Amino acid sequence: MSLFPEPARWYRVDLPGADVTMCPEWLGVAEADSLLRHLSGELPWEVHRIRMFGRMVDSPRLSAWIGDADAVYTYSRTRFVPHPWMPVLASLRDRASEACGVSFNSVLANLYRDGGDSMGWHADDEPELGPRPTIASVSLGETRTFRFRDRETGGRTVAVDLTHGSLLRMAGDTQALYRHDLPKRVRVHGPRINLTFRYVEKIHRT
Ligand SMILES: O=C(O)CCC(=O)C(=O)O
Ligand SMILES: [Fe+2]
Repeated sequence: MSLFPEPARWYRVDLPGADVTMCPEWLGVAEADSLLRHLSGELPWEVHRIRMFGRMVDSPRLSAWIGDADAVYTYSRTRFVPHPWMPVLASLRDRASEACGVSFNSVLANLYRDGGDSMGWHADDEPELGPRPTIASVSLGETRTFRFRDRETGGRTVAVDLTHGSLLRMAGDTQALYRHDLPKRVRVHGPRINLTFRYVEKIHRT
């Protein structure tokens, strides 16, 4: 046993041209457990409507958009005005900023109630995120598979297990070059919460 806590270990996800790093034990288990419990009960969960094949449908998960008042975000062509920060999320945001070396002004929280909930292929490439966004993705609860696929070629799929308490950092040209998804998993019966911290630029429309 070591007298000092080990620094969290990071590894690089092998995706040519992208910049994706993963820290599986970013949060300790006790803290991740308590965050999962707290956020499940306290976040203003709602079913977001998204555009799929030209139609508006309910997204297959629950979501909440939290951030600075001016961090208005358009996702799947729907405009989201943020809910205000709760202290526990504001402090997690500051730690994610510290870990990633950039600041964040918002977080998209997603609650996958069980393995039937999912997220389809997309890139986080909305104009207000800027051309090379750094996104910090914190996972709590059931391990789910997160996949990347080259936007141009389709190519092979690269899968990463997003475990309880992990932090996945996506930066540089990741969104420009790759799409990602979170497929359904019939064998998963428990919930998972994912928090993607982002920096939304204020876009002045006339
Ligand atoms: O749940 C996840 O890990 C993926 C979330 C995601 O891709 C997003 O919020 O844009
Ligand atoms: Fe995403």
